[in-house]
Amino acid sequence: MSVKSALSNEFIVDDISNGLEPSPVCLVYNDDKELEELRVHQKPSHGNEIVTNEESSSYYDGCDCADNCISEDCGCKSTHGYFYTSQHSNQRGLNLNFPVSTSIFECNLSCTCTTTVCPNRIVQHGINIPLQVFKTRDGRGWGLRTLQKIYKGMFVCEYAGEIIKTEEAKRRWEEMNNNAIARNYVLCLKEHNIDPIHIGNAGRYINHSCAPNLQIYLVRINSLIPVAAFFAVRDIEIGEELTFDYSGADDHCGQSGAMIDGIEDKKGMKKCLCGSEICKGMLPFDQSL
Ligand SMILES: C[S@@+](CC[C@H](N)C(=O)[O-])C[C@H]1O[C@@H](n2cnc3c(N)ncnc32)[C@H](O)[C@@H]1O
Repeated sequence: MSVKSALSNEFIVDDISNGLEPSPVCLVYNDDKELEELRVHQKPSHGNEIVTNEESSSYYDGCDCADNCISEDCGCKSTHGYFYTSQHSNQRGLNLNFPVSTSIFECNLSCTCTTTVCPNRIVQHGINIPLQVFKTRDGRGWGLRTLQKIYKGMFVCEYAGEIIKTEEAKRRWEEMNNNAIARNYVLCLKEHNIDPIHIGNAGRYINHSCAPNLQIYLVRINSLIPVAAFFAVRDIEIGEELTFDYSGADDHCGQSGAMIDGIEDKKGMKKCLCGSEICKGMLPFDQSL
């Protein structure tokens, strides 16, 4: 349900995730035409983005910690790495003091620890920060901003969508280029591609910036297919737009994720409107497609 703001001409929808996330994702818009563009079947950030949402077992071995993984002896952490630390106000986040050269492994369904207490579980709990989808005024379409200060290392949301093969990604990209709006949503990872055009979460509204505040890391939980998770690479102020680099540059996850953006009117690359001082001028484009 949407309500008209008392302070402006905008309408507000409280939660476009329909309660699928622990924290609501609200939307501000100006008219019904804008709203119509946004009709996407929502996926929870903490569900995996493959055919089934719920896993009943894990592909990975688990730990048998009796202390809910507080100690460094946790089997998951000692096997795969110590990725998360306590950060601002004791919140858990990614330790960005060390480069992450592999996927991040969280505790999973094979572990004996308690899901709600274990400190090695962050991404699987979903969006915990109030986010807002809004219409940019500079031609970049919709964007996503934060309604709470985000500290460096904090998890923001997943890039959730349909998992598609490269052939299908190519087909959809061709189709997208014949479309009047021509916005691309396919994220290419080494192992698979994610397309949130029909089914997705808030991650699909994150625009590109040549000086981004988020970075994608691959996180393995229960499924063989890793989750593409956004973590803050610097502190982000209330109301600031969330962005990532579509080229996958500076990706510490060892398996870079790139968007297959590009070709405007089939003549050239798409102009980048990020407005940063180090803007490269054009949106990144995955040449392999
Ligand atoms: C994943 S979508 C992001 C959400 C999109 N803005 C929307 O309205 O749904 C990617 C598309 O957003 C637009 N976009 C994102 N970042 C941009 C930028 N820096 N400059 C110009 N267009 C951008 C492009 O149309 C791109 O194909």
